[in-house]
Amino acid sequence: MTARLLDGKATAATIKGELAERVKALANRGITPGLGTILVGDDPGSQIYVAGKHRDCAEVGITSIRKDLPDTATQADVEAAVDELNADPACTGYIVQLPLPRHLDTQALIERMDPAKDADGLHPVNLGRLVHMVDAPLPCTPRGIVVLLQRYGVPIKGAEVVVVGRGITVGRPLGLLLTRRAENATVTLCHTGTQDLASHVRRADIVVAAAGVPHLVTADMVKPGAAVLDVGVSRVDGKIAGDVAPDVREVAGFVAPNPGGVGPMTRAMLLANVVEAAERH
Ligand SMILES: Nc1nc(=O)c2c([nH]1)NC[C@@H]1CN(c3ccc(C(=O)N[C@@H](CCC(=O)O)C(=O)O)cc3)C=[N+]21
Repeated sequence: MTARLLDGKATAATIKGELAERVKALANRGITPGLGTILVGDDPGSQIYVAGKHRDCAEVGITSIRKDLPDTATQADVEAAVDELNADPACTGYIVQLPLPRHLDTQALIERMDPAKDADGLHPVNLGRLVHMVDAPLPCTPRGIVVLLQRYGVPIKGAEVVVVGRGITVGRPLGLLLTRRAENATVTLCHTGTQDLASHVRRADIVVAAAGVPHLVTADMVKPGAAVLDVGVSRVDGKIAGDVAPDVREVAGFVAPNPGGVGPMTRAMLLANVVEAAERH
C-alpha cells in the first residue's frame, strides 16, 4: 500500500478558482484587491517565488504591484518602499520577500508594515492576534497545511500532531493554529533540542516536517496510516531534498510531497489573505 497523495497543486488550483469568484463579487462593489511585493537583491530563488506570486495574481484577477530594489538598497530605501505600500490604496495586502540581504533589519521592516495589509500574517500584531485567537490574517503556510488536511478529510480534531521545526513562518504559528478550539488537535512542537525525535513522531497521526534537514523523517519513525507533510527544502549535491525520506510513502496513509504539496497551498493562502483584506474594506 502506498500513501494517498495530498495534492497541493491541484487543491491550490481549486482554491484559486474559488478566489476568482470572490474577486468578481468584489468588482461588483467597485473593489479590486491588489498584492504588493517588496524584493531586495537578486537571489534567484526569491526572484522565482516573487514572479510566481505575480502570475498567481493575474490568474485570479488581483492587481499586482512590484517593488524591486537592488541589493545595495539601504534600510531607509526599503522603509520608503514599505511606507509607500502602507499609503497606497490600490495595495490591499503585501509581503516583504524573505530572506532580506544581511545588512537590513528584517524585524524593523516587518514591524513597520500596516498589520491590516500584512498578507503573510507574520507581523507581530497579527501573530499576537493568533495567540489571542482573534480574527486576523493567518500565516500562509500553516493555514495552507490546515486547509490541505481538511480538503482531504484527514481528521484534525483530537489528532496527535507532531510538528518538527519551530520557525516563525511554519512551526511556531502552526502549533497555535492547530490548538485553537476549531481545530482542537494536540500538538507537540519538536526542534533541534528534542531528545528523541523518533519517539515523538511514532505517536503522531499527523507529522509536519519543517526543519530544513534533508530526510529527517524516515519510514521507521512513522505510524502506519499517518499523514506526513513535507515542508522542508534543502539542496544536497545540487538536488532538492525534502525533510521526509522517500520511502515514508510506503508506511504513511497520506503524504504531501515537496514539491507539489504545501508550497502551492502557501501561495494560494497568500491570495486568500489579500482577497480577505479587500473584503474587510
Ligand atoms: N515574505 C515571504 N513570504 C513567503 O511566503 C516566503 C518568503 N517570504 N520567502 C521564501 C519562502 C518560500 N516560499 C515558497 C512558497 C511556495 C513554493 C512553491 O509553490 N513551490 C512549488 C515548486 C516551485 C514552483 O512551482 O515554482 C511546490 O512546492 O510545488 C515554494 C516556496 C514562500 N516563502
